[in-house]
Amino acid sequence: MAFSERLYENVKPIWEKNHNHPFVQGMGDGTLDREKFRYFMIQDYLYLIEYSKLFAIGAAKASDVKTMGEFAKLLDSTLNTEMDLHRQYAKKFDISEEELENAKPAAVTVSYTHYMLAVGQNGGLAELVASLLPCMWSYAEIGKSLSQIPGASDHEFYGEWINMYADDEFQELTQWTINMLDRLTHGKPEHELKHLEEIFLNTTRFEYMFWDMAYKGEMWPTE
Ligand SMILES: Cc1ncc(C[n+]2csc(CCO)c2C)c(N)n1
Repeated sequence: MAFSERLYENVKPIWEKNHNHPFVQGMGDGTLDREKFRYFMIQDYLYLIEYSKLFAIGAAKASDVKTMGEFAKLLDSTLNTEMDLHRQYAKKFDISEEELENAKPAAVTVSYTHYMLAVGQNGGLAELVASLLPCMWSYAEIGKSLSQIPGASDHEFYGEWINMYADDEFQELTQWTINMLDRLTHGKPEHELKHLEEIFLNTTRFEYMFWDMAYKGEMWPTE
């Protein structure tokens, strides 16, 4: 069994919880409160600024030019395609550049990004990929499943979001990253695989916490 299949089996119950989360369901049926989505977009923009650094670290840690090129492609796709979506949404939701620049990351945003960056900086390439993969993989799954709901892709607010992650190019980038983790872990001893499994589980849990934070708002007094 490929390592990625084992990971998938391990986190399946959490991914089902993601799919059933009212934030995700609300994007699928179009009923999600726009204020919640607006908040999510701001937090996600802050998240992506940090997340994209993982691809830069990946390029620096790669041991061949082909892999460096793939990380460069992921970096480009995040900074210039995915974050463009956020910039477009910002216009739609009246989020000014100033508001985006001055926004402060919520506790979950800080914890999630700092955890990934610590793993990415201190570990090898397999650790880095294990920590960043749930983000891509779970969005690929959510995008695909929401795009199958009749009318969801055409929704005036949430349709573009769904189309972005259901897109074939994004699905291919995700598959490339899954394949890389399988290559990197081939023949590794069980104790190393267990360690990678733990990293993957941690960022999977952070994904769920991010949806929940976006739905409920920052769970901390702000003043
Ligand atoms: C909390 C959170 N988790 C996952 C993603 C999705 N995502 C972030 S970077 C990237 C790689 C390619 O652009 C993908 C798919 C997100 N936006 N926000």
